Amino acid sequence: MSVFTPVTESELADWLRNYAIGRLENLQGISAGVQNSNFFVTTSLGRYVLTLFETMPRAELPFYLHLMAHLARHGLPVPAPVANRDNEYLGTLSGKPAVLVARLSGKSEMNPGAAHCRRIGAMMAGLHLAGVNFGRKQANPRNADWRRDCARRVRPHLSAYEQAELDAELVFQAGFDLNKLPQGVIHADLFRDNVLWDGEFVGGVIDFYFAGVDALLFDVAVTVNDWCADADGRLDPTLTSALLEGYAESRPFTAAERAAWPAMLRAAALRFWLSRLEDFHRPRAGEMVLVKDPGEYRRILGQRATDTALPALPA
Ligand SMILES: Nc1ncnc2c1ncn2[C@@H]1O[C@H](COP(=O)(O)OP(=O)(O)O)[C@@H](O)[C@H]1O
Ligand SMILES: N[C@@H](CCOP(=O)(O)O)C(=O)O
Repeated sequence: MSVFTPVTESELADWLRNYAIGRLENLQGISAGVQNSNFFVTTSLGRYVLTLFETMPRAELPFYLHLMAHLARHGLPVPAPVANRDNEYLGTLSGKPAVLVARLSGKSEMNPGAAHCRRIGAMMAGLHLAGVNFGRKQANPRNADWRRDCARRVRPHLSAYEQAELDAELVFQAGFDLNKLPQGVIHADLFRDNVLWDGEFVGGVIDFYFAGVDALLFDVAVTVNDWCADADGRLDPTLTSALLEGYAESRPFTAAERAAWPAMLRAAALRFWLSRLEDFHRPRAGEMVLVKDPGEYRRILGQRATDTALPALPA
C-alpha cells in the first residue's frame, strides 16, 4: 500500500457531509498497492474504499471512474464509484483528488489453480467485451511510448549487464507493432492482488488506475505473466492453457494475435520490469510505501525471451 498522504478522522468526517452514506465510524490506511493512498472507510451505512490520487493528472481520472461505473452496470464485480451530493464522483481531500468506491468482498488468491485461471480468463474477456461500448477513450498510460521513455529514465541506474539486456529488448520491441492487433479498453494490471475471490467466484476486480485503450492481447499477456508463472518465472502450461481457454470461450483469438503472442509476453514483462525499476531507483516519499522487486520481472522477461516452448494461444 501505500499511504503517501495521511487523512484524519475529523477531515474525513467533514468531507463525508457532502455524501449520502451516513456518518464515519472507522478509517484505516491500507498497506497494499503502490500508486495511490488507500483507506478502508466504514460509515453507518456501508463499507467503502477511499483513494487519494497522488500523481495522476486530475483530467485523466474521470475516464477510470466512469469506466468502473460502466463495467459495474454491465454486471461485472467492479467497485462502483460513489457520487457526492453535487452528483460528482471526484472530490478533493487533503489537497488531492479523491474518490470513494464500494468495498467489495473476498480476498486475493496468491496460489491459484487451473479453475481460478480459467475464471480469470473468462472475467478478462467479459471486461473486454463490456468495454466495447464504453464511450470514453484514453491511451494505456504504460504503453510502448511510456516504456521507451521510462527505459531512458532508469537506464543510468542499471549495471552494464542490465543495460545491455534492456537495450536488446528495446531493439526487439521496436520491430513489433501492437497497434495492428485488436484494440479496446484493457485493465492492464490484472495481477493476483487486484482480484478478490469470494469462494470459487470472483468477488471483485479492483485497481483500474492503469486502464486504457491498447491491444487487448497486452492485457492477456500481463495477466498470464502474473497468474501462470512458477517460482522461476516459467509459464505453467496447465495454468496458462486454462486461462487462455477461459478467455477464448468468450472472445476467440485472431491469427494475428496468435503470431504476436511470444513478443507480447515480452512487452508485458518489460512494462513491469521498468515500472518496478523506476519505483525502486526513484522512490516517492510516504508513510507506508511498498516497493515491489524489479528482479522478479527481469527474470520473467529473460525467461520469455529464451523459452522456445511457450504455451500457444488456442486456435
Ligand atoms: N474496492 C475495493 N474493495 C475491497 N478492497 C479494496 C478495494 N480497493 C482496494 N482494496 C484493497 O486495497 C489494496 C490496495 O488497492 P490498490 O488499488 O491495489 O492500490 P494502488 O492504487 O495503490 O495500487 C488492495 O490490495 C485491496 O486489499
Ligand atoms: N501490479 C504491479 C504494481 C501496480 O501496483 P498495484 O498495487 O496498483 O497493483 C506490479 O506488481 O508491479
